[in-house]
Amino acid sequence: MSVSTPRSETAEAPHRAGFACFVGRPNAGKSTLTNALVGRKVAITSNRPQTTRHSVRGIVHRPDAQLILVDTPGLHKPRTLLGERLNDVVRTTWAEVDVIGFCLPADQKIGPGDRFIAKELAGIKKTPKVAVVTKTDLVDSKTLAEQLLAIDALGRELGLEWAEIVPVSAADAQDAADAQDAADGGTPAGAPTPATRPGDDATSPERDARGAGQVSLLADLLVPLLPESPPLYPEGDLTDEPEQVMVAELIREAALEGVRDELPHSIAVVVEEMLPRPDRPADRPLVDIHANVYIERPSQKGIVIGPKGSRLKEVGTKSRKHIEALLGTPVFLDLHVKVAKDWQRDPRQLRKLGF
Ligand SMILES: Nc1nc2c(ncn2[C@@H]2O[C@H](COP(=O)(O)OP(=O)(O)OP(=O)(O)O)[C@@H](O)[C@H]2O)c(=O)[nH]1
Repeated sequence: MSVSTPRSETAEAPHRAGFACFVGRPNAGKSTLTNALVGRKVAITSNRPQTTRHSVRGIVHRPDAQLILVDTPGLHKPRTLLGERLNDVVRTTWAEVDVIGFCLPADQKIGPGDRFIAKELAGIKKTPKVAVVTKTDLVDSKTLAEQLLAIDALGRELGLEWAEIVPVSAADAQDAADAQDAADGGTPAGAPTPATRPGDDATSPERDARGAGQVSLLADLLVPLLPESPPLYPEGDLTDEPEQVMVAELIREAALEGVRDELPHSIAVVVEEMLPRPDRPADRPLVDIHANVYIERPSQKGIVIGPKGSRLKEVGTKSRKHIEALLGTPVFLDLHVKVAKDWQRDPRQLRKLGF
C-alpha cells in the first residue's frame, strides 16, 4: 500500500494531459470531488443517490498538466432500460480513460456495492486505478486507518493493484467553489443567499486552504498517471458539456430537492430554447431559457408544482442563481411541467430526453 505525499515535479517535467473518471457507489462523493478539483460547480451534487445522469467533464488546468475529469453515474443493478444504459455509459467511460479513481466513503464500511464495482475494475487491466477515500472529515483517524487497510486488503483479494490510496475531504473545497460561484454570478434580487451551516464561515481562508490542499494533493497524484501530451482543451474551459445540458442538470437538481422520496428518479429536464434576449443594451444582457420538467405520471404534477405553483417557483429561483453563475449573465427562466408517460421504460422517450 502507498499512501503518498506529493512528489516534486522538476521544471523540465513533460506536460501531461488526459482523462480521469471517478467511479464508486451512488453518493460516494464523486460529483463533489469533481467540483472541488475544478474549483467550480460543474457536476451536480445531492445527498441522494443517482442524481448524475450525464458524463460531465470538469477540466483542471495546471502549468504542468491538464486533467480532464469525466464524472459517471453510479454503477448499479439495472432494473429499467435507463439503468442498463447508465451502466453501459460507465463501462464505456472506464475503457476510454487514462486513470480511474475509485471513490470509497471513509464513513462507511466496504459493502457489497463496493465489491461489485471493485470486481468490475479488476477486470480492466490496463487502466491504472487510484483508490480515493472520500469524506475523511466525517471520521476519526482510527476509522480512517482501518478503511485504508480494508481497501488495501480488498485490492489484494481481487488482484486489483492500486496505483495509490489517497484520503480526501472535498467538503471544504466544495464550500469554496459554491462561494466562488455566488461571488462571480451575483445573487439575483429576491433569491436566497448560498446556504451555509450555522456558525460556518464558508469563505474562511483556513477552511479553503485545508480542503483545497487535500484536493490538490489528489491532482498531484493523478497527473503522473496521465500520458505526455500538450493541453487538449483551451485554457479557461472548465467543461465541454453543452451549456444547455448543464443548465438542464441545474434545474433538475433544484426540482429534486425536497421531493426525492416521492419522485426519486422520475424527473428529467430538457432545455428547449436558450437565447440572448434581442434589443438589450450590451452592458445589460439577458438570456431567455425555456425548459420543460418531465415527470412520468399526471399524479406527480402536483408534487412538482406545489400549492399555487409555490414549489415550481422555488425551483426556478434556486436554479436560476446557479445558471446565472454558470453563464455569467442574468437569466429569465421559463419552466413548464409536462408528463412523459413512463419515460424510463420507453426507448423513444429516453432518446428524446437525451439518454
Ligand atoms: N462531509 C462531507 N460530505 C461530502 C464530501 N463529499 C461529498 N459529500 C456529500 O455526500 C453527498 C453525495 O455526494 P455526491 O458528490 O453527490 O456523490 P456522487 O458519488 O456524485 O453521487 P451520485 O451522483 O449519486 O453517483 C452530498 O451530500 C455531498 O455533500 C466530503 O468530503 N465530506
